[in-house]
Amino acid sequence: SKLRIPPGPLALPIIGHFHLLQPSLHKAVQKISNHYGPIIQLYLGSNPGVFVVSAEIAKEILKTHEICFANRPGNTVISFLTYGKSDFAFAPYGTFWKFMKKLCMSELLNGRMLDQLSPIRGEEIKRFLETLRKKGEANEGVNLADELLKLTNSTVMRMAISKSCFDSHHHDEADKVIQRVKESSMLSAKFNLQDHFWFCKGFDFQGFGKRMKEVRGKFDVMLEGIIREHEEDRRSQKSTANNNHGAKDVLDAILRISEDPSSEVKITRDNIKGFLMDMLSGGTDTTAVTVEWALAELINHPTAMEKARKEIDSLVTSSGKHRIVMESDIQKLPYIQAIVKETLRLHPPAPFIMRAPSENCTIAGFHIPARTKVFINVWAIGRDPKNWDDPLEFKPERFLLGQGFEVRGQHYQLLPFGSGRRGCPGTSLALNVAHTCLATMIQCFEWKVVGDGDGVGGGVDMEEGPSFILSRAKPLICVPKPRLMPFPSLS
Ligand code: HEM
Repeated sequence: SKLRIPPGPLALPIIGHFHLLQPSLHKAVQKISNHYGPIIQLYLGSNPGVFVVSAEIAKEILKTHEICFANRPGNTVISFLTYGKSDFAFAPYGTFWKFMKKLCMSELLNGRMLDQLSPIRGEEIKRFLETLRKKGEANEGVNLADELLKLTNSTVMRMAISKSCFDSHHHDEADKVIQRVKESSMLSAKFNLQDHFWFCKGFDFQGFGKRMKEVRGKFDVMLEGIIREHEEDRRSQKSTANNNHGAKDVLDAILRISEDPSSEVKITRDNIKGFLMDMLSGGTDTTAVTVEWALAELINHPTAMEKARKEIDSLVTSSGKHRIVMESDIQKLPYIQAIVKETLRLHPPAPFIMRAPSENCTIAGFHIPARTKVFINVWAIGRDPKNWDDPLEFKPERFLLGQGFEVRGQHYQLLPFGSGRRGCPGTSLALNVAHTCLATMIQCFEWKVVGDGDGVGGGVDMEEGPSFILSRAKPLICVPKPRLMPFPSLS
């Protein structure tokens, strides 16, 4: 009773603070913390959760107490869908997780693998631009949420399992992947009584058990099929290369390791399926919504759009050719990089970093018991006036002048990809795709919003949707008017 617990408003019996946390958790937590301070405790039904809204306290958790906070809390649905946390993203911090992390950094998502698979990303972007061009020439609106998701899905699928949404042989399968990923992320984000009220434990009042089994069952059949195909390919030596340095895709690389009797950790079938699920669900809509928010901001800030276009045009024409901007150009496009950072500051696709301490600890002078769910509100930290001048303004220039923050977890004011050993292993892939995709969209098209925008002053409405990943409330629908004449051949 002498231990200090983080402050918070009075909790109601049974529901705790649920009534204060609607409709948007990250906004509600920011509002409550304005009153109670940067670390607060709120009851999600019967269970306490600790919410952090300060860069300093985020640093204390993610750096000073990094090992203690190296676990991630889950829920009933996540545990079931990840084969009992057999995946990588929810695996407990231990031998398997460390092995997979090493594998990601040295093989699966490292610079060499990204370079090797860069032609795939180039092809997918060209295909995406071609779709936009056709729509633009027919003066038709494009639903960018859908098209960007197809692009990122296809890119990750081709890198992970060599299948594409647009490939006629795999079209059905790719559609199924998109569908399965949508179903599982919707189910994970749903409010499950069993997770929040002790007296509901063991009772499936909402029918989640049945839906979980259906979703995982369908995912399982699909992943089994893909893995078996790859295994057969490997056996019949069809695979382009079966050695350390030439796996045809991420699944091929991971199968090789799982078949290696000298491997220090035995990778099971469930581990492989879990990892594929992590890639397909963690690496697709996050990147797609980043590009959609960035374009929406640029449409509302025409001066920034013009500046970005000039930067790209002068780089491309300096090479003496009329060509589409490429991944290898991004290093020389600081303003494009600043736009993506500013977008991730204001619209982080994952508004919370979720961790749980493995033992009792003290954070900011408050006692946090082992296994408490701790939520770092990245969205609120990115808008905190203590960290940022004009925090609600979209100003990419802030990253060119003085405030030169990076997004890879070394600056706690800006944590879109988390930080430390549990930070996002897909950061480089996500940034490659987001930068290149956005730059080509700016370079190749003028953007006309369908219905002239319905936000304040006729601009694009910037309201957020209610989902797990911070997407837009309404998809961005625009007519892309080709601006490069003649439009470069994309065949
Ligand atoms: C804009 C795009 C993306 C954003 C904003 C994002 C954000 C995040 C965040 C905030 C975390 C938690 C970090 C932490 O706890 O410190 C995370 C973890 C993770 N992300 Fe990403 N991510 C993106 C793209 C990707 C991609 C492209 C992949 C792979 C294809 C990926 C795979 C993962 C995995 C496997 C984890 C779990 C890592 C672990 O638990 O050790 N993400 N991501």
